[in-house]
Amino acid sequence: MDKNNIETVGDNHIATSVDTPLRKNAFLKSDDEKISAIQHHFKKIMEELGLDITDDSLSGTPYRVAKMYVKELFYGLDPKNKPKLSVFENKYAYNKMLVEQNITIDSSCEHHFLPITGFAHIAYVPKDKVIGLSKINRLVDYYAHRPQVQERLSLQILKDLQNTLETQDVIVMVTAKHLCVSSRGIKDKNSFTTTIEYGGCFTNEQTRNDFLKIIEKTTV
Ligand SMILES: Nc1nc2c(ncn2[C@@H]2O[C@H](COP(=O)(O)OP(=O)(O)OP(=O)(O)O)[C@@H](O)[C@H]2O)c(=O)[nH]1
Ligand SMILES: [Zn+2]
Repeated sequence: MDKNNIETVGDNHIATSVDTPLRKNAFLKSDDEKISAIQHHFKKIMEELGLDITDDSLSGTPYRVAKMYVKELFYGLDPKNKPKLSVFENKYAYNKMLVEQNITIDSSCEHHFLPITGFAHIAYVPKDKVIGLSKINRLVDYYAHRPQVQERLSLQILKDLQNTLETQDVIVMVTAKHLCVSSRGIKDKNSFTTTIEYGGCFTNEQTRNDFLKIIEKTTV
């Protein structure tokens, strides 16, 4: 691919759909088969960099990295790893805002494969269904563990919660630092990125402001 094509791909990321771009055959191989293939390729990368792979500190790295990619950093690519989201009938008829804040974000930037770290703050107004609190954190963790851009991460969490909770009244705010901005390239250590996606009642400015006021309080 020449430089122009790379730049076209780079510029396109803002317009990508809510779905992570996946190959049709993405899940034909088992995890172990993927680990074995990635191990082989990563060994080649290390050798191209000039590293002596027979050194006892380096010899296990290709397998370690391959396992980390498939089982840890990118486990959220595979739908079989999606957490079961227990939803309950809203028996208490709670119909105000429920806020789950300071949810840890550990993700990876899909342009550089470097960490994105920060927090998600999520609120919804229940209709007929309520969700187990921890399931919101688990859902964030699942979508974060893919190569991501922050915009898509926010949208994937929003859309899933709207479907699961059968309401549009959901807001997702993500505040995160991108190592590709802080530790390479421009190397800006201080900047961070905020994305907000919402629907339903959160299109109302006052409702959105109520949410923002609550999340200003960062401790309990
Ligand atoms: N919109 C968006 N951009 C991101 C995200 N993560 C990384 N990027 C940006 O993706 C862009 C990729 O641009 P390129 O010019 O192709 O890559 P690059 O040459 O490494 O760019 P520099 O980081 O400016 O050195 C960079 O500006 C990154 O900061 C994200 O979550 N959302
Ligand atoms: Zn990046």
